[in-house]
Amino acid sequence: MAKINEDLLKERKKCSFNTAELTHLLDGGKDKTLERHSREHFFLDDPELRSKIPLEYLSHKEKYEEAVRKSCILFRKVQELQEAGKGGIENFREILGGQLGSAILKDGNPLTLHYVMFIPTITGQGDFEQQAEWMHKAWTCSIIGTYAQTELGHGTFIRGLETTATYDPKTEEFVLNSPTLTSYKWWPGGLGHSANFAIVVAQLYTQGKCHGIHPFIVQLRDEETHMPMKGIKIGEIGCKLGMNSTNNGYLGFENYRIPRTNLLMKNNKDGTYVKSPSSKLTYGTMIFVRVVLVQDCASYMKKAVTIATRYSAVRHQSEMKPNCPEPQIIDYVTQQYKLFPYIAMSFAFQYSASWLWDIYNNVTGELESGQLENLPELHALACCLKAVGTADCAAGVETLRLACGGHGYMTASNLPSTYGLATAMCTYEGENTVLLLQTARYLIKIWQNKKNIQNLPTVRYLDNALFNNRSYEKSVSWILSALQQVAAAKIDLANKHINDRVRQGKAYEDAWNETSIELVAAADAHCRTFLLDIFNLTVNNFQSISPELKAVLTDLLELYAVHTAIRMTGDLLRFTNTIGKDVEALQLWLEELLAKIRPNAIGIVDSFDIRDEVLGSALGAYDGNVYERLFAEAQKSPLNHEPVNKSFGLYLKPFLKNNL
Ligand SMILES: CC/C=C\C/C=C\C/C=C\C/C=C\C/C=C\C/C=C/C=C/C(=O)SCCNC(=O)CCNC(=O)[C@H](O)C(C)(C)COP(=O)(O)OP(=O)(O)OC[C@H]1O[C@@H](n2cnc3c(N)ncnc32)[C@H](O)[C@@H]1OP(=O)(O)O
Ligand SMILES: Cc1cc2nc3c(=O)[nH]c(=O)nc-3n(C[C@H](O)[C@H](O)[C@H](O)COP(=O)(O)OP(=O)(O)OC[C@H]3O[C@@H](n4cnc5c(N)ncnc54)[C@H](O)[C@@H]3O)c2cc1C
Repeated sequence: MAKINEDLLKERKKCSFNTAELTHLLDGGKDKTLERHSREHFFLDDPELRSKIPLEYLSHKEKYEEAVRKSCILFRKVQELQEAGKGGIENFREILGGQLGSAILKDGNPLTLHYVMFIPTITGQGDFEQQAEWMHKAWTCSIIGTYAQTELGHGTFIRGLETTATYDPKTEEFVLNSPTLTSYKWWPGGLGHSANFAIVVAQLYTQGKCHGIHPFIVQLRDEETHMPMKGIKIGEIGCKLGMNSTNNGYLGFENYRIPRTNLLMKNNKDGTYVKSPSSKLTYGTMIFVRVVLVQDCASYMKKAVTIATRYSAVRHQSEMKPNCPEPQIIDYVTQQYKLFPYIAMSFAFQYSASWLWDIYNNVTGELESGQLENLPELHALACCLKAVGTADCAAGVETLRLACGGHGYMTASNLPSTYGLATAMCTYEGENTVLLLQTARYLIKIWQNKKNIQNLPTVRYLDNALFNNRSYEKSVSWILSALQQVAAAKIDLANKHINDRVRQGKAYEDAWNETSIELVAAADAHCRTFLLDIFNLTVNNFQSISPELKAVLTDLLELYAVHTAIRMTGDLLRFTNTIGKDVEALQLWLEELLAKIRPNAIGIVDSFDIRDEVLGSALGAYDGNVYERLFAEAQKSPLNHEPVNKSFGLYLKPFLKNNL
């Protein structure tokens, strides 16, 4: 084993709690940690899943080919896990996205959509016969599918999609067409050259009448030759900010026929067209992915904060006091302020993701038996957590990258590509502003009619939050009640402004649009109360953990609360009893917490227990040999494989001669 950096050794000795205890707590028990280790060993120690050349030095085409090679091995291994009875969703999720998946396929997996959206859509939208027909093929990967909803002209407004599926009763087929350029499907992952099937979302027409958007199973390519089927126009959309191996594609139809039975029918019980009990049931897969993405926010944040915190303990720079050795940069309070809130935030997102997952499972269970009443609350919560989680995650990864100075800009830090993955989440599966407006729509409805509010756990605080007159106390409970008051006040104000505008004669939709900045802010504030509430409940509910660990978790909880409060200073002053002196007290509390967390910072990120292969970073490895690793990474540049590059003879030399 490589020699461990002296600074990190010292940091690890300072830690006041047992890091293994925290690892087990985060995993859900020691047995779960061991399962995770065995899963990581299964994937990461397979030499076939390693690349010989760093991805960055490959061409676009080579990157894709390498990604397909690895994805096939990865999927074969997923199938082995399934056959061994270890096919639960918790085994899958980290492999498809999250830390493990992004360690193996740094720039995205071209086949991911098969498990993440194709299979869930068939499960969620297909009737019994359709599941019998397609699920075996899909689970065994005899076919590979994607989810083709977004078009060149429409991503957000899915009722406006233009692809048509017109029923032909003579042949009992649907005829798919892309009537305009803007109706071309655009974006689906793996659509370009990888998938041979897709869920296609199209406007359903029967007898000249449009019945709105519906999902269809569509074969795109010949199962033997992989050539596009006749009537299918297909390709890749080109290079992007990140995720350049995901093979996002375009797709057009020209009188392409599919059997009637390829319309997913779970919500249309009879063979003829019957309107489903809620058109929003078609949107189920999107809720599923939004829910799982919140967990990915925690994963990416843990990864980035581990890299930046370890690097900050190893890196020395400047003079704090004259004639003293250069301090570790982690001793600068401004540096702590860049790091520690994101450590705390990782916990907040992990705990909320876990609550959201439980709520999701309860509500989807209810949907199976036709109960729809809790769907709006789930939808509103999933939308705001996805939006706030992904936005905070992307901003956090960028802050952490900047916290690593110049070396953070190197791809060898793995922070740029982590940012590429994180910022993509802000757009896909529902653009964040649009999702916050969905939550706001629900909150305004609740605000206008509070009759059943006590039965709605995520919003019941709104019943009396407006009238909280608590004076400042140095406690999480005070911050929580203050944030709840802010959220309630923002909803109230937005509601008032909509009503004022309507009274002035504006159409409700115009009034809504004119108030939408406030509505987004209200949904954001509501979401932040949920995140803090769940973090607080979770830490308070830990019964059998050591007092040392409880103390660290309490520090992190308080830091999360104070950091959130300080970010919302203006709101606190505007909507609660908070006065200037209280803000000063909050600032002092923040500084106190940074100092308290400082000796445990390395211990906490060590407890995340992220393998070096997953961190994939010269700056963040467990041994802290940052400079050696950066140097070794530089040697991998193809430019360093020869002392003089041919461009010297071709361009530089003649240029230099001309200048003589
Ligand atoms: C087997 C599986 C195993 C393992 C998988 C596990 C884990 C996976 C792990 C990780 C994943 C990792 C990586 C993923 C990697 C890559 C992913 C990349 C893929 C990305 C895919 C996509 O982006 S797919 C496309 C997604 N598109 C969108 O999200 C579009 C956003 N737009 C919308 O959702 C809607 O159109 C809208 C909500 C904006 C508006 O719709 P509209 O019809 O106009 O509705 P409104 O009139 O505004 O509202 C009508 C009412 O309906 C309510 N509503 C809206 N949406 C929903 C919903 N989804 N559910 C319930 N209710 C909904 C709305 O609130 C209104 O209600 P009212 O009561 O107020 O009327
Ligand atoms: C990496 C990646 C992978 C993807 N994978 C898939 C996939 O596999 N399958 C698939 O079908 N799609 C996929 N998508 C598409 C994705 O779902 C859409 O890009 C997303 O839903 C946003 O839609 P849009 O691009 O049309 O943005 P737009 O809706 O055009 O958004 C542009 C701007 O308009 C604003 N805006 C739009 N509507 C409103 C409104 N009602 N109120 C206020 N502001 C509004 C937005 O806030 C935003 O600022 C992917 C996208 C990316 C980036």
